[in-house]
Amino acid sequence: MDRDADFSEVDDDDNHSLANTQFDGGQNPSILTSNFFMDQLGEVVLTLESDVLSWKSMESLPNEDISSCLGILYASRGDTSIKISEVYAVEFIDWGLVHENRHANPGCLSGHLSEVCLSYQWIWFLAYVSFRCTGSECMVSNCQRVNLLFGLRWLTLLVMTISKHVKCGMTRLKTLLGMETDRPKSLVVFVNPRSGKRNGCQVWENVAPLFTQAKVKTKVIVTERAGHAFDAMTSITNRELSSYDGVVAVGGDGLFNEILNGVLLSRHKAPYPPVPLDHGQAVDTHNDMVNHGPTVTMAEPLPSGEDESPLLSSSLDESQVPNISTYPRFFSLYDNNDPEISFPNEHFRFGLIPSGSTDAIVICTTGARDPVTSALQIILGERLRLDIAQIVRWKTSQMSKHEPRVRYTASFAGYGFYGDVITESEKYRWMGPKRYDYAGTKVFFRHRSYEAEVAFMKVEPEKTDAQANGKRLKTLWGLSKDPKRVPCRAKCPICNTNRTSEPQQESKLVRVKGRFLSIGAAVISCRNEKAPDGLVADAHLSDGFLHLILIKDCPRALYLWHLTQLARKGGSPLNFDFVEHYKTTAFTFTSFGEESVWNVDGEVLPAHKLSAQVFRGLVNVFASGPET
Ligand SMILES: Nc1ncnc2c1ncn2[C@@H]1O[C@H](COP(=O)(O)OP(=O)(O)OP(=O)(O)O)[C@@H](O)[C@H]1O
Repeated sequence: MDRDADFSEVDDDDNHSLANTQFDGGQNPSILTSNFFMDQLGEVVLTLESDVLSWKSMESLPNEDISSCLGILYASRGDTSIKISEVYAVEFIDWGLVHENRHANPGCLSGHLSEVCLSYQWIWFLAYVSFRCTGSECMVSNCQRVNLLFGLRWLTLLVMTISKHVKCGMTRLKTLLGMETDRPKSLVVFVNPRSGKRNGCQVWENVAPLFTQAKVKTKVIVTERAGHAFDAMTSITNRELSSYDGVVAVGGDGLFNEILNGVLLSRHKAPYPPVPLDHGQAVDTHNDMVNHGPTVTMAEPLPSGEDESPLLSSSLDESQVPNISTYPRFFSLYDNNDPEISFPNEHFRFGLIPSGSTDAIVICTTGARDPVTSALQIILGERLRLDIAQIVRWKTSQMSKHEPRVRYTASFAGYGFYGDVITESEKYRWMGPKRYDYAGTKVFFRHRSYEAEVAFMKVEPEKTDAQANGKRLKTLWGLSKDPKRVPCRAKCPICNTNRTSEPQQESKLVRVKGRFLSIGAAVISCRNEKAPDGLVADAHLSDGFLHLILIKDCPRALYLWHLTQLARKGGSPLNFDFVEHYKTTAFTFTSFGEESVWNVDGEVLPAHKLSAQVFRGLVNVFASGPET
């Protein structure tokens, strides 16, 4: 699209009456140049170009960096330009007579409102800008909002003309914003009122005005029960789904994964991961584990009456069909002419505004646990690919039949300690996020281990210098020096590597059998407040690998040491002799015991036999990656 051509409609006659305001008809990259008053700076020459709005101060000002005026406006005096891509909304506020006090704080527009000395006409507009924070406090807030107030002062006679031109300039700015084609225009938003501290609705109310300002349409659904968002996403027609640019969860990791499953279960077609072998069965080492699942077979509906999580079936049975009258537009079921939507899908994106108990996904993808940061990254149309693991539960218990049930996860699945903590914590939901601490302590003191077998294709890590030189230091307790970590970050080179053009990484089949305190499979690092570096500090958002963490039975004190390392920034939780860490693309699991419970993203999943595989960059999310 020819950007300049869009500005040719500027009224030339009106230009003549403006001494300082110029609009370019298309030759010059400058679209608007004019003398404005900027809050906190005073008179500036403001220039709007196709990608930048910049200003140059005409006055010398005291040397303060950040300033505010009546608590509503903030501008950094050090900044002299903003990228159009960072402006998320522009608003023409008003024009009218404002009285100026010569003695008021120079440049403070709000100061002019209070005292009467000289009368001028003012026209003012706000540019809402998102700034990225690159400091170390990114866990708190990553994007910050800055409202830049610009005013144009003129004598009364000319005000109508100037007003028109300012509006015209704003229209241009809005047109430029409209050209940011990756920005969403229409979203479905699920709000979980029961997530985290039960403040999901409050969180949404706080950020909803940003979407309104940015003219992003939202269809908001406040969930009424567990499984509501899953049902909605499963039964929405593809036609309707494709009318949205994405779906946003206001809640925690559980709600995000519920939505993910609702979207993917019927729309992602892929062979299953390999079936776990029966005890004593030899492993066929010639088989490629990922590519030898059954051909495309989606899980069958649950037998009626079976008490299961709604997320575990990939198709709905009668009892799961929602009440159509409750959600008239959303549930247009059984449309034979429905177009197909498949994944990976470049258009459709997922978003997450945090209000959960853990919020690991949002911390890993936006670098912050901050609703405003997430909202701004969604509005600005940030884009990031995310690996997704497909988990197939083949058998619930030793005695049950083979009945594959599929579930997707963007973050983590864990067995043993993790399964026990989630099972225990469900009894104490009323405690809110504190239930995990309480349940974790109880389970820690039980110190149970479980006999199981895990088989996987081990991808050999690239050797670090320390390993190559055989200098891996070990302490008396089996603690070894951590090899160099390369954490995931915004524009991560590891995630953006095209592996097909690279030499194949060495891989070999490994079987590990024994007693485990826990088995974890992390898709992403899972950073959270309890584990600031995550479960696996160097896991990446879209490198196509799962990280398997096998914690073998060990004395309770050593396990406690491992847990304290997890809780410490810069800790080394993986460097113990009883901890094995492998990078893989798929694994199988078989329990040897009676009870066997997995925790998949905070959901209890009883599984005697289970397998998993990862799909590289299967979905896109509205996020820019962590600024580490
Ligand atoms: N109205 C509701 N009442 C009860 N449960 C709900 C409701 N809406 C959603 N849920 C369920 O609550 C579960 C947990 O929600 P969510 O992930 O938002 O919060 P959380 O568990 O506190 O946070 P995190 O997953 O980050 O630890 C979801 O799996 C979802 O199915």
